[in-house]
Amino acid sequence: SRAHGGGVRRRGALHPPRLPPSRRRGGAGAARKLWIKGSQIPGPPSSTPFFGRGDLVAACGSGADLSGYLSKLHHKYGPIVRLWLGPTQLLVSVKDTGLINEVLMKAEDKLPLTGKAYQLAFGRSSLFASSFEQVKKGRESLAEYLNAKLDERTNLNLVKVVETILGRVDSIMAKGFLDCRVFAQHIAFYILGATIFGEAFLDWPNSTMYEELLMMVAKDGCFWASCKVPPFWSVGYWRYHLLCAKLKHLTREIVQLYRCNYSTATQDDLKKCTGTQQVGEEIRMESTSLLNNVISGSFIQCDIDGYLCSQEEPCGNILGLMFHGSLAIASLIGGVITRLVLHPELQGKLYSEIIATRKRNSQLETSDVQNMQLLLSTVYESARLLPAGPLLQRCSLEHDLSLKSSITLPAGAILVVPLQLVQMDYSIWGNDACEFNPCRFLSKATGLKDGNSEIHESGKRPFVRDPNKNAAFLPFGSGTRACVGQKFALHSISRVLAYLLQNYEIRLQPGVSGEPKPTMDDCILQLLPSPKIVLKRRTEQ
Ligand code: HEM
Repeated sequence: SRAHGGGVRRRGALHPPRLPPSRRRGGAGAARKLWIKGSQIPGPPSSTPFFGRGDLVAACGSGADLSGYLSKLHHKYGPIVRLWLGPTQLLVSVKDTGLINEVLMKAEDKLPLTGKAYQLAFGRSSLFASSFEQVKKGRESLAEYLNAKLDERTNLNLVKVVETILGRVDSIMAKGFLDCRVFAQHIAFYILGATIFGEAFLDWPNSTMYEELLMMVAKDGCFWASCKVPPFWSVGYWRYHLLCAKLKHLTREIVQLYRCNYSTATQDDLKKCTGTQQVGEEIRMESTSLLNNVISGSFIQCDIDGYLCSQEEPCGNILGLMFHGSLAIASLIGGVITRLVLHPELQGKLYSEIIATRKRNSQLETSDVQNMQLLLSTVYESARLLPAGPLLQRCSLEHDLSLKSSITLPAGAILVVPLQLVQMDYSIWGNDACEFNPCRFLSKATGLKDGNSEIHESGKRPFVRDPNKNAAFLPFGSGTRACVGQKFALHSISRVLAYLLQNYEIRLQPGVSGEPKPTMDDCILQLLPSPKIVLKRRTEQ
């Protein structure tokens, strides 16, 4: 399952997608319809290695074998293939880019297991629910909030984020070693924390415990959610509940801290308003644009209000965002750093690009990362080769979907896009589709195959082609349920990396063995084994 859907580390019972009440009442009738309509889609007979395997949703998460199997099926049956997982469980995989676009636009719901896993771990959430109707409003508010965060004046102090992490890294290094994965996880966690709760999060003494708890809850969430009946008899289940309760308690604590800081900030802003009325208005406006989305009437505000009014409100959106955002950002940053230590020459070129940009502007401005072509293409290329999960998952809970190609996708079917197959398709990406080559995202006009971003003799600077124009580039999904945090994530990741590489050289620790490969672990695809690294502060700049 996807990053935000959580993954299953242990095998658990799979139960069919939860149908809407009207269809559930249909029972056998609905199952018959699913079977009849599903049988019209090309695919193998029901006796496949996956039929009756109760852990198939798990396989969607850890699905190397499923992706491999789907690859063979697509080869044999074409761009759209059905796979029976059980008499009432149908999986349909779509690999052709035209069809993918259509399916991702039309299939508006997520698998019910996704929403259930979030709800079990974090409580009710209007962002990570299964039905599109439930998430529509929350998506819009979040997009508004994140766009405000991208605003120059309201931008997160990433320098402080990185320095906080490096403070932690020092203590980790003193105890032993650091690997790309752990390093990236810390960075992602603090980016998200500081974005949602403000800079106070960076000084919060309980942040380490919060991170550890979040990761522990993330590990097992989907497993417990996949149990048909809550296993009240299991000690593990109650232990999991206890962890979730602790996590919610800590969330409440940081929310309270945030509230206090916000009211102090507002007081300070208002004190500054003792000048002219006009200046006062400006400052008031600024603090409104800065915090309005958080404090008044936004989706997070509902959570916060809920906390304060009834002590039981679970803060589902905040925790859901911390979970999905930090895991997905960590996977991407971890992927980039791994590539950089394995390709030190690329790290050198990125450093030159950063220094050249800084020379032009004396210091790195927030908007400068938009002009760092090699850095951006390195991030895109890492996302292409290492999406957060192997499959995009959707479904349509209520209605059958009729595609232009006259194929009907029955309501309740598990619809998947095998991301790794699409993003490494030779026919789309060329013969080097499986290789790491950031220059594929740079314009041909540059003619600089080695990624050197100096001005070309034609006088033109290389530019990055917008990857979203390529229908086979889907690390953030697409269509009605596409990731709301894409712009924010790409921008924050690029800025953090620019700051980090400007000040530090990241080196591979000697004696590391094993070629890192995309592996599903802790709900997310990661490059494992994760290389051990050393950070060396740069002196000459
Ligand atoms: C590198 C970082 C990230 C990656 C790779 C990523 C990837 C994804 C993907 C693949 C989806 C599902 C899209 C689909 O089904 O079409 C998704 C959904 C979502 N993402 Fe992200 N994401 C990232 C960061 C973030 C951040 C930072 C936020 C917000 C702070 C965020 C918020 C969401 C939300 C709310 C959804 C659910 C949308 C829905 O179900 O309607 N993501 N993300």
